[in-house]
Amino acid sequence: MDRLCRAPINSSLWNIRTKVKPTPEIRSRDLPFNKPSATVLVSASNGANGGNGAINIKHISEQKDRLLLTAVKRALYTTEQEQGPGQVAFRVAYQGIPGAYSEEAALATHPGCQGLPCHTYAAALQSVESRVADRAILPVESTVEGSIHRNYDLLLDHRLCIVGEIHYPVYYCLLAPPGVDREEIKRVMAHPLALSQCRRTLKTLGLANVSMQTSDDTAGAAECVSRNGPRGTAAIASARAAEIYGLRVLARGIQDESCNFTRFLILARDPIVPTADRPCKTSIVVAHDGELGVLFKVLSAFSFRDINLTKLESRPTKNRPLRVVGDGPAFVKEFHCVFYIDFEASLSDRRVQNALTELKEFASFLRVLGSYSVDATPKA
Ligand SMILES: O=C(O)C(=O)C[C@]1(C(=O)O)C=C[C@@H](O)C=C1
Repeated sequence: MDRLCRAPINSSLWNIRTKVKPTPEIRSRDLPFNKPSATVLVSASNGANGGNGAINIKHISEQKDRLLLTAVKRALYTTEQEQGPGQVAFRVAYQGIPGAYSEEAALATHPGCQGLPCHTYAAALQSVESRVADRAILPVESTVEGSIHRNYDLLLDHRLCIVGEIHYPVYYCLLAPPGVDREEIKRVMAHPLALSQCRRTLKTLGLANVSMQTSDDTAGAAECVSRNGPRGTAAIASARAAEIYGLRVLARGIQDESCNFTRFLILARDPIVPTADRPCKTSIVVAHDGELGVLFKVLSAFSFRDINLTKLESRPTKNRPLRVVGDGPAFVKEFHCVFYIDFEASLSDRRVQNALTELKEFASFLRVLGSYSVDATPKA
């Protein structure tokens, strides 16, 4: 039974189904933290293996049962996302656990989808490559902190295409277990980006001198505080994470800048090139080996054709070999410099094809990461 319960934590490949008895008592948003006992029926399968069983949760306050409960919560959450008996919904992989902003962005772009929680960004991308998921969602840029460089490099390392983007508003909350007040907070746990984006507000809330602890994702911090945070520990995460992990919202909207958006890319195995009759973007990667004037030539190829660039990220990779997937087999190389470029036109536009032909003449590597519709969400 234990094995079944731990399955969703250890492996994103397991497909868990749960039935909960008694039904009125337990729902994913209302798990029985304070109830004396409950029975949860669980079945799990990963294709080859599987089984059914029941967990009797007798003392929810005990650490072991809390661990089980967390696993069941995830399983319940997964089940809720399924569209019908035996029918698995469209799967969107993300780094983190339920309640993470990446998952919110996945649900916003693919309503009704089944979120597939993964330990790392690479695992999320890998799950699409290996057909466990249909899409992956990857944060690449924040309005406040700028580009997430490691995730840009991951794009190069995987054979996936960008098929969409979303600018998702990140609205942080300060969360603590029920019964813990703001005055008692001695420790704040959060994703490093969340800590740095809320620092000034934490000060105004009288939390300037509390110790800070980082977590892999915001929802992970909420889960940890709910599961085993010593009293006086708060998490920075979403209001939805508070619901999922049974925490109380002590303060809402604690990000220092009101305009706090994260840009997520949607990745698929195959390209979906939009027609040129609507606002589109294309993302490419161009690398060179140190020849003179490459950046000038790249910019001219677009400027000459009136194609507007929306992003230019330069990543020196000398002494830092990159693993690169292009048209052929993957290879590892130290380029002099790699440019990630976004521009406002579709690959189906002839001007774009001409510009790319020109780039091929002097670039040592060129890859089109994808063409997709622009997310025109106003950032105000
Ligand atoms: O931790 C999460 O909730 C995430 O979805 C990841 C992530 C990121 O890595 O950019 C996304 C948005 C938030 O700004 C903080 C963290």
